[in-house]
This record gives sequence, C-alpha cells and structure tokens, in this order.
Amino acid sequence: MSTPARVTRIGVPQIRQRKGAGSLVSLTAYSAPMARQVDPHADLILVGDSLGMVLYGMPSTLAVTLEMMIAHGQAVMRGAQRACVVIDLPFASYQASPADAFRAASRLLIETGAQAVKLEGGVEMAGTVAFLTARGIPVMGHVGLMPQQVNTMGGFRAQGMTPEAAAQVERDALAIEAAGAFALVIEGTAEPLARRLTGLLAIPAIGIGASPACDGQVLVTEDMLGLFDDYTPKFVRRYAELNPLIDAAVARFADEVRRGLFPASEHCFHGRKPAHDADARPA
Ligand SMILES: Nc1nc(=O)c2c([nH]1)NC[C@@H]1CN(c3ccc(C(=O)N[C@@H](CCC(=O)O)C(=O)O)cc3)CN21
Ligand SMILES: CC(C)C(=O)C(=O)O
Ligand SMILES: [Mg+2]
Repeated sequence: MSTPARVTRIGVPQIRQRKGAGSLVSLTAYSAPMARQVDPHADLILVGDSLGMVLYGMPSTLAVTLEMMIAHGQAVMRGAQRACVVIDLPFASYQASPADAFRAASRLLIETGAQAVKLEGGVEMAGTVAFLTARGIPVMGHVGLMPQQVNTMGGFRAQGMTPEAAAQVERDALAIEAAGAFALVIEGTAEPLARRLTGLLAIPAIGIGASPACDGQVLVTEDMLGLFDDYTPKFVRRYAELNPLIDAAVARFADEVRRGLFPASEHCFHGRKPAHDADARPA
C-alpha cells in the first residue's frame, strides 16, 4: 500500500532565506476553504487578528481572543498544505510579560500546528521576541502601523511621516530583527522609510501599505477580493468585486423561493419508482 503523495510545507528557514531572492507572496486566511484557495499561490498564509473586524464586525482588533485565533488557525491548517502558516498573537495575550507571551504562543503552535507567530511591537517587545525565539518559537515582527495600538495612536494612521517618527520605526525594526525575528511586517509607513528599512534589514521585510521595494507583500484577502466594505485602506488594490456577485446571487435565490421556482424537481429526493407492492415489507 502506497502512502498518498504529501506536499512538503514551506518552513520558517525557507522564508528567512528568501531575503533578496524574489518577492514573497502573502495573504491572510481565516477559514479552511479560503486557505485552500490561497495556498497554491502564496508562500506565507497569515491568520491575522484582522479577522475580528473582517469576520466578526468588531470596530478594532482589540477584543480578539486567543481561543478565536486557535479555532481559526486550526481551520486554516486543515485547508493549507504547502504555504508557511503564521498566526497573530491577539491583543493582551503577550504584552504584559515574556512568560505570558510564551504561554500564548506555545498554545498557538501546539494546538494548530502552525509554524510561527506574529506579534506587534518595536523596541519595547524586543525582549519578548528574544525570549520566544530562544525557546523554539519562530516570531515574525510587525512594526509601523500597529492596529493593536489604535487607542495610543489615535486611529489607524500611517507611521514614520516625520524624520523623528521615521527614526522611531527604524529603531523598532532593527530591535525586532536583533531579537531574532525571522521576518518583519512593515505596515502603513512612509514609502521611503519602508524602502530604506528593507535595505537595512537582513531578514525579509513584508510590506502592507509600505513599499514595492519590500521583500514581499501581504494583503487581507477579503480586501483584495472586494468582500469587505467597512473601509478600504489606501494600500488595498481590489482584484475582484465579489460583494456585488454575492448580492445578486442572494437576491435571485430570494426571488425564486418567493415565486415557487426553487426548489425544482431535481433538487428533491424521489426514491425508487414505486412497484405495485412497493410498500410491502420483506417477511
Ligand atoms: N480588512 C482589514 N484590512 C486591513 O488591512 C486591516 C484590518 N482589516 N484590520 C486590522 C488592520 C487595520 N488596518 C487599517 C484600517 C484602516 C486604515 C485606513 O482607513 N487608513 C486610511 C487613513 C490613513 C491615515 O489616516 O493616515 C487610509 O486612507 O488608508 C488603514 C489600516 C489594517 N488592518
Ligand atoms: C494585515 C496583516 C499584516 C495583519 O496583521 C492582520 O491581518 O491581522
Ligand atoms: Mg494583525
């Protein structure tokens, strides 16, 4: 008996080694079916805490829980077989102490089988990144626009727009790299800053609202498919407009049900053609 062919998954070291070797392709997924569709095309699938806003209609990512990230991480792992899967540590699961971060991050890896975690933060989180990486947990950093800082930043604002602010983002990026992160998401920053950071860093810089010069790009899949309309950040390109298609399909279903056109005969279970004594039970 032969074992079924198994696709080998892209590992963290392979992502790390992709620096300067062609653009990394990354997209988010929160479910098994979306992971299945993204997987053949992506190097890296991110189970982002943006799921709080995209799937749950929350106003920010702050109320996303570790349990939610584990449940969606498990679903994504069932759908993805090739891409490297990274899961966001949610707000309040890692900021208070390195020990908290280890407990939360280890649960994500153990309970989902994903390869790495991502956490937001700069200089202040470097000690935690070093603590995790020294203990077997690969960490992807996230600097610039950090959505979990929405209350301290006063909204989802582009970062590094003044020389002083740019210097802060630069210190953050270099501190997270020095702490052992294998890659770094740079979100919502001035373009020249992201370009310069990409050149400074020895690890891949994955941009979202950052720069085409980054080593890779990531978007929220629902944003690029036109499935999320609450807002569209400037950095999103819509590669499809699926919401109008869904609306039209739902409207047609509603109309056909109301007019008695659905279900049709072929959607009903008819059983075998009854014989003259079809209802007779065997003796
Ligand atoms: N669907 C979705 N896509 C995302 O990219 C995303 C999330 N959700 N949730 C978590 C964070 C929040 N993000 C956001 C949300 C809004 C803007 C936004 O509207 N920005 C405006 C103003 C920028 C400014 O004031 O400087 C823009 O024009 O892009 C940006 C990033 C990025 N992340
Ligand atoms: C936008 C990406 C980088 C993210 O952190 C998320 O989807 O939560
Ligand atoms: Mg996130």
